Amino acid sequence: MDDLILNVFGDDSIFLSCNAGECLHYTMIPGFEVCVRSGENDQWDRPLCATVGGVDLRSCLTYQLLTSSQRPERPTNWLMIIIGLSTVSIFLTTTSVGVWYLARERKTGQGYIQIADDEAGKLMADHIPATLMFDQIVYTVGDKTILSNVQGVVRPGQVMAIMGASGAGKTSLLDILARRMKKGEVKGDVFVNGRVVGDEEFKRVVGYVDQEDTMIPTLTVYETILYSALLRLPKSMSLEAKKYRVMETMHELGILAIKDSRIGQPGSRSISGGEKRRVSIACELVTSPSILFLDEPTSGLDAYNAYNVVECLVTLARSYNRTVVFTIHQPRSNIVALFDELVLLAKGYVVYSGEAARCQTYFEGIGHPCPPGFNIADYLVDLTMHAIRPKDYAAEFAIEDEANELVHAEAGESINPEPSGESTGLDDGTRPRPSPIRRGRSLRQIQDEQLFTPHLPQGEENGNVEEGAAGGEMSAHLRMLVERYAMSVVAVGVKDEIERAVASPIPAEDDTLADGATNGSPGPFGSIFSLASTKIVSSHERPSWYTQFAILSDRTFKNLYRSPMLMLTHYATSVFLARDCLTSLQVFAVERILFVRERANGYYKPITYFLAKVVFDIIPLRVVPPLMMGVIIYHMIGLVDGTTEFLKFLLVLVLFNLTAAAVCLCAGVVFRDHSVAMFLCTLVMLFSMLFAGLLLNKGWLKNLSFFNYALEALLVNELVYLQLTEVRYGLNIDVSHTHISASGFVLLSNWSQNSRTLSSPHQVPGATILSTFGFNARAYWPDVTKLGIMFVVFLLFSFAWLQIFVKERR
Ligand SMILES: Nc1ncnc2c1ncn2[C@@H]1O[C@H](COP(=O)(O)OP(=O)(O)OP(=O)(O)O)[C@@H](O)[C@H]1O
Repeated sequence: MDDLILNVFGDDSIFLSCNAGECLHYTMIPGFEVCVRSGENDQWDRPLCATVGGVDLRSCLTYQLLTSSQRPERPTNWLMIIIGLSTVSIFLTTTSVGVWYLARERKTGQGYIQIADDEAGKLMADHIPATLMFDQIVYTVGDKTILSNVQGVVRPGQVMAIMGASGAGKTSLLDILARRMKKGEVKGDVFVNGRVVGDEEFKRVVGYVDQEDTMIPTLTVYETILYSALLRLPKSMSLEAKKYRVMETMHELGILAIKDSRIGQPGSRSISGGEKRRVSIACELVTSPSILFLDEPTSGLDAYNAYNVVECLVTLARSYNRTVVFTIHQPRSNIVALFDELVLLAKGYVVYSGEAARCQTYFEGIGHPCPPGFNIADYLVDLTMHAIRPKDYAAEFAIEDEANELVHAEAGESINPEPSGESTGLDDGTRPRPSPIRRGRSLRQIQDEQLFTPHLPQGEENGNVEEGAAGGEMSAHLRMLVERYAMSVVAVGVKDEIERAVASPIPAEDDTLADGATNGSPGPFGSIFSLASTKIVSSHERPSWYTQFAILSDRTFKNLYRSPMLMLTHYATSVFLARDCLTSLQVFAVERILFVRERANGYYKPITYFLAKVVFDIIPLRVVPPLMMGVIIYHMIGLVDGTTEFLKFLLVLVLFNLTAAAVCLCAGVVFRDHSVAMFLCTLVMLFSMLFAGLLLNKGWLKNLSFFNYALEALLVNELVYLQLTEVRYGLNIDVSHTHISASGFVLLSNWSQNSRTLSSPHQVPGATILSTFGFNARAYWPDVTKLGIMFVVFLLFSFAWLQIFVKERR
């Protein structure tokens, strides 16, 4: 039958949907009577239409068609409107109260946390101390050598400081030791307790604190550390014990007083930069890692707090036999006194690596005594700076400071930078002769020369630039420092220690060793290896992925309801225009760095993070608002009065919003640069709108527009059973459901003009109207399916990208 209709009308949108013999247009059924005028008021009476067998005649049943001078009565759907508004009001009120209740400031009780005796110190004591050794570390990016043959050893109970000027390679070395993914090529050996340890195992027992603090601004200090603890502390540990550990860590770092303060965003003040730094450290410290790496833990802190932080790290190392490695710029002398091991880098070369206590003697031995009154750290870093400078840096100073010199000369001042009566031993003819440049020498230049000019062997001129061992440029002074260190007893001792550790067979794990491991302190060479057991490092089983999902969901949800403005923006905008789904870009973009860091630190698997984001971020923001909008407006507009149509309408709205959100999420995941992602999303939305069917409804491009699918599904839902009746020649059209959209009405009028030659009154099925405008009356479910597929595809693509590409690469 459908084929016949198609042949007759040439329009596949006109079809029959029937199960028996009822599929005839009711005007064709015997007994059909054309509606006749009744009475003087020019009214059409349509009682008969209702009785015609089985055909969907709702359109006829619901009203009486009026003359062109009178509009048909609006159906009274006030009841539905009131129900809709009440439902939404109740929902909003309940949600607001719930949000207020959850988001209200609550003090974390100082309260007494009771935990089992055996849990109290278990975490801190139950670990295998780790000796970290590294040798011949070379790091190159392209043809640039960033680290050359770096070596060092740090034992349990010790702290190692990596020092050097800016750009010396401190962070690069720390990253390599902590096994962060690097862009360049890394060579060399890193051993833990004399063994090579796999990445997975290694990452379970180390902590890494980045230079920048990346935290969720809406959480409190306590919550931030607690989430870190919950995600990473052993599964076997009780919740109470984890909370106890959080309080303990905050106490250790002196941040207990601010535990209920929000982290806050830059610009809206909450906790200070120094406090933030300590919270970042606490997030790692709370897991009590065997080896803790920290990149510039004191940056941004005042001297007092910097000391506190380092002291806390030293206490952790010494009291709990942990290994701590950190980079530091130019620490104060009281901080330097706390170091056990020191690695001093200059332009990626090792100038010193060994016991911190021996470094002063060592540098004195090679002709660089730290002048009295100088902080050794300042002196050593300045020394490396001068060692890497090319020959003519003095000329720059001369020009720069000439005016300064003249002032001194005119005042008759003598420039004598020598510290209090101490001879630096540099007035022995090695000073440059007076020259035009010398005339311009400043106080700074003279002081630099006296403090840092080395005693070079004959024939090696200070400042010559030569090829370094690793192929990079290296001044003679730096080469001297590097070679002297390489030949020194300190360097040989370190190398020896590493070789012996690697060569020594590791003893079997037994009680004695376990005791020794727990209580052991750094001993003479060889004794450290007795700390190793058959198990290289102890690692605990982390919470299951389901637990991680629950924790992350809780965190995501908390972040959501703690940002009322974020919610409001989403709700206010997403209900009206899909273009405003661009707000979904924020869902991941703002947390990208946090995700990358947490992933690198082994907080969770990407799948758990992604699921938590989708379930507790995308869905509340993309499902609830369109549902609310639909419930309110559906009956207000007066769309088809039927439960099925109403539900189908809501389904399209929700799917449309989800698809738009998935597109934006995908762009946010793929593009690191927020503005690029925003630009791309805007283009996609504009393209989709253009081919939505409002302006253009032709060609294959409309198949790429999810707006088109949504519009078509909505139109079909509304119009497919519509019957139009032209009551007289002219422009008037009465529509059985008179409340179609304005744009629809205008277009229908055009159709009416074209068909005015037909006999009146003339019935036109909705399918014809739809097909006239390029829509398919049978496309509702295909459209809904396509929207669903697009949503799933974009979601899967986002996840795949997140899993494969969104990784730390430094
Ligand atoms: N991925 C990379 N690509 C190119 N150059 C790099 C890369 N990583 C580091 N470098 C270069 O290596 C050198 C050492 O960088 P690194 O960040 O390790 O120095 P740093 O001592 O930590 O400096 P700062 O104290 O300023 O943080 C710098 O010159 C830097 O530009």
